Amino acid sequence: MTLIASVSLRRVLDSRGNPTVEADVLTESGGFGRAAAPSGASTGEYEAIELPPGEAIAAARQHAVPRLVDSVHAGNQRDVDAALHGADGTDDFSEIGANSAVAVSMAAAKAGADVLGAPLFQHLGGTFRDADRSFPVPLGNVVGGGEHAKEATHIQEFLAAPVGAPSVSEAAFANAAVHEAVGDLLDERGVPAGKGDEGAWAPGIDDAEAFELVEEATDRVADEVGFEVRFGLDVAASELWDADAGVYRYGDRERTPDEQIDYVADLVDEYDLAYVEDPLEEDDFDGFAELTERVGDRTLICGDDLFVTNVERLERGIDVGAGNSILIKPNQIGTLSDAFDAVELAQRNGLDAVVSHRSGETEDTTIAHLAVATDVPFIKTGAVGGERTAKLNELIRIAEEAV
Ligand SMILES: C=C(OP(=O)(O)O)C(=O)O
Ligand SMILES: [Mg+2]
Repeated sequence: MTLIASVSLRRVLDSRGNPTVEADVLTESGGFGRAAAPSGASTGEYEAIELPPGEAIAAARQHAVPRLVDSVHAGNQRDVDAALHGADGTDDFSEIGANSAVAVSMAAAKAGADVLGAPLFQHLGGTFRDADRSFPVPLGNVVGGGEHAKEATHIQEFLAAPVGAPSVSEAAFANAAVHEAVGDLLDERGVPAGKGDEGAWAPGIDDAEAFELVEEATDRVADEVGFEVRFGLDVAASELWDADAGVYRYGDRERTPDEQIDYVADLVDEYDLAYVEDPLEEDDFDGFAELTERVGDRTLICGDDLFVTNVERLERGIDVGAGNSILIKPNQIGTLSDAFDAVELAQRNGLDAVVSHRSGETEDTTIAHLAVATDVPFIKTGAVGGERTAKLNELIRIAEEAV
């Protein structure tokens, strides 16, 4: 019933106004799935290759579509993703593009779910998934800079983390309230601020002031809602790293790798950070291990550019104790099967997986279902902005069984 009858691909707009790949998968029984690839700005060096969308679409039409149509069942995700790998023939999707691959992979999953009449999270995660009992806590970007907003903070993301929220809905609204509170505090101080690529405020303030603001905003909202609201960071340290000089550059301020570890460890304790992503550059497995040894008992040290959702890099990290958490971005690796493998390897080894959006997004909601299907503790998907709230609203619907 889920035999793939057609796959079509097109260029659509992402949230930055750039073109991205959208795929439609139709099965012989009329099951339908549509999905679009997101796109990063602070991309890791070891990510699967995103091709210009026109090229990716042409290559997928030539190599992947003929292998899928009338041959592969959308309901068998491993077969779909094996066909995509077979059509590509490289180990980084540089032939058909990880953007085409991930769009087809996700669209096929949705078509498979459609035929079964099951919500996508249940098709992917099994019938015992219950989003009401354990839901992923959304991490909401409330202040940001780095590659997502020039002339703002050096640290890329300050993320509200409503860890005590009793429901995903209350968590999502708490993040929106923190975002609003930060806006009010900036206003009171007469600091003008536009928004970065993920909807976070992007004021021209230094990182120290951003810590102070976000702490005040999360405390204020925690008092209002009556549950614990902490915060976390995506340092995106590879973007600050000057490999020639061997230092992290925060504007005029430099930090050696040892100073960077001390700095982040102090931040964890001073602000009781719930989560720290990419505190060190993407090749520093040993630095990640040292920081994890120091503060990993009280916060998540998460590898994004370090692991790029790749099981080989994750295995290397597990061997040396680099991080206690992995960020999962399906387009970093190209298929849902590969993303699942990374989650499962992490969970088998006691690491937490955190599912994530990209800075360039669409209204696609697959990651909300992926987060519930894999039972992860956190999903990083912004606080405000239509392409961000699309995922949050889908999580609210999933919790209510209204998808
Ligand atoms: C979401 C992120 O940004 P981008 O999509 O630009 O890599 C990130 O670095 O975690
Ligand atoms: Mg990151």
